[in-house]
Amino acid sequence: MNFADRLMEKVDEKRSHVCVGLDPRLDQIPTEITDKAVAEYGTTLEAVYHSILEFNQGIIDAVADYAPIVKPQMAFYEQYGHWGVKAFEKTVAYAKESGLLIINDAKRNDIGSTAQAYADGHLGSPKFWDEQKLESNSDSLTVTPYLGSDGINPFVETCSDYDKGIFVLVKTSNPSSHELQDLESEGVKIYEKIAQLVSKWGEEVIGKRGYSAVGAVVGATYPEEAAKLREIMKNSYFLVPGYGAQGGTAADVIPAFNGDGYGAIINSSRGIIFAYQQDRYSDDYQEAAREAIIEMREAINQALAKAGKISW
Ligand SMILES: O=C(O)c1cc(=O)[nH]c(=O)n1[C@@H]1O[C@H](COP(=O)(O)O)[C@@H](O)[C@H]1O
Repeated sequence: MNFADRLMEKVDEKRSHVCVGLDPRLDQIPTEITDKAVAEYGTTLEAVYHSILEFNQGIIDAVADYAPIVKPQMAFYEQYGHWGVKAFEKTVAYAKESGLLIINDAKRNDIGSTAQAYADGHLGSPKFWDEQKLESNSDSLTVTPYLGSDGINPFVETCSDYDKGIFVLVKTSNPSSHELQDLESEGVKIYEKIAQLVSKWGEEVIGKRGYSAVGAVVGATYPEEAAKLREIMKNSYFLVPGYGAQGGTAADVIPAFNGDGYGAIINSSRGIIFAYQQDRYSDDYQEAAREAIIEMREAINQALAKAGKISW
């Protein structure tokens, strides 16, 4: 099974196309968690580590029945140095033990030889001394395509060797994504050209169910572009961020799916993990996260059924 097969198995098991973004912002973590950590460890990075980990574990417990996959965004962890990276690693291990797949959202890439080190560290297994190996627990990684094929090839080979996946930035959700991505060259927009490359890069790693281990990031905030991109990258799984907090709705994400009711995994971070701060959800952060993910899962499943894109 390639990464897409493994993802689709989880999607079927949970009957859910939702990805939960684990973007822990310290000042939004419930104070009962941060106060306890500070009481024990003081206002130290160790207290930050314990706060993030306890919060993430609580979120994972709350959403594990309703999500096939989670996406910790590396920036929220590595900003705290080695304590943050430790929180990331422990979070990933806990998500894996809880039966979830993981997108490591670190948006990496470089020249080929350096990209190989990123691929080994984040998806494969860097070797050290003689027989020692460090296996990455992440199932997939976000990568930038800016360096072209020789930056991408090491990732694709590692995906093939370890049944892992990548999501290449194609059309991002942010307001200024048009500044570069929508420029035209030879009558083709840059994001369309990247999509053509994504399709080509993925040809050698197609799984049993027809989807490639090379996926694409396509923002929920650009549904018209998503429809065009769906045509260009028929075999790619889309990671679709921008639902909820950035304005994307269930109707907006439907063009990212294929007619078979698969092909897109929709991420919400703040909208789920900090749902307890919104009036319409419970004050308890775990209960609120559960309410928010169930609501999102149903909204997407209903919109898919309405569009005749039936997954089950
Ligand atoms: O690659 C991503 O995940 C990503 C790409 C993109 O185009 N837009 C985007 O918002 N993201 C990430 O998706 C998450 C969105 O978070 P919320 O806006 O809180 O749901 C953040 O972790 C972003 O870094």
